[in-house]
Amino acid sequence: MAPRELNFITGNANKLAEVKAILGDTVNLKSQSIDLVEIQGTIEEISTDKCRRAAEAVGGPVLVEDTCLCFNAFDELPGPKWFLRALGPGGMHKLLAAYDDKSAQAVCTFAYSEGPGHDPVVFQGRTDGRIVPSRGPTNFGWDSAFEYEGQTYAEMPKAEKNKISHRGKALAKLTEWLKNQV
Ligand SMILES: O=P(O)(O)OP(=O)(O)OP(=O)(O)OC[C@H]1O[C@@H](n2cnc3c(O)ncnc32)[C@H](O)[C@@H]1O
Ligand SMILES: [Mg+2]
Repeated sequence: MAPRELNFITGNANKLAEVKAILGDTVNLKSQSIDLVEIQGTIEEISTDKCRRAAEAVGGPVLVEDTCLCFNAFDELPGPKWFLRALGPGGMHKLLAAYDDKSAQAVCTFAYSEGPGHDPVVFQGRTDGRIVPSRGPTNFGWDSAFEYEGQTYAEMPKAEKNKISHRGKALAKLTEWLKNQV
């Protein structure tokens, strides 16, 4: 059964704004900010565990999302998060100074669960780019350090980022899935 509304559990206002802009009025989107424990593990394990915890906390259907930035020179590290936050967008390029390969992938993984005890369904989007010295506004994570076809995410108008972003691609899969639910 297609859910009548999606309850997106996130503490990140920038993510929420993008999800709202991308989904528009195709879906009735609600949101709650709940501080969830996030495990270490593969990208999929982190998202599905986060989704189970959110479903337990809310006692109903939930949508969660986890985003990772993976440096190809480091075989997908640093991946999920604390490390990048501490480094800041300006520090990322310096970290790769010793490597010729500055390519990276932004990975966004949504997980939806019908409620406690229900297995999460996962929707993932990946966008290839490059780590560059910070350019553009620095108000959203590593947007100013991730370059896609000559522009950093931070330099792009929001609508342009949303069209090609890891989040946009993941939400396109979620929308397709919703359409196919009876
Ligand atoms: O409450 P949740 O949804 O977990 O929000 P969060 O801020 O903790 O987000 P994550 O756990 O997914 O951690 C991802 C980190 O990457 C950053 N990030 C997420 N999406 C991004 C994007 O599209 N562009 C740049 N940085 C992003 C974000 O600011 C976080 O510091
Ligand atoms: Mg988080």
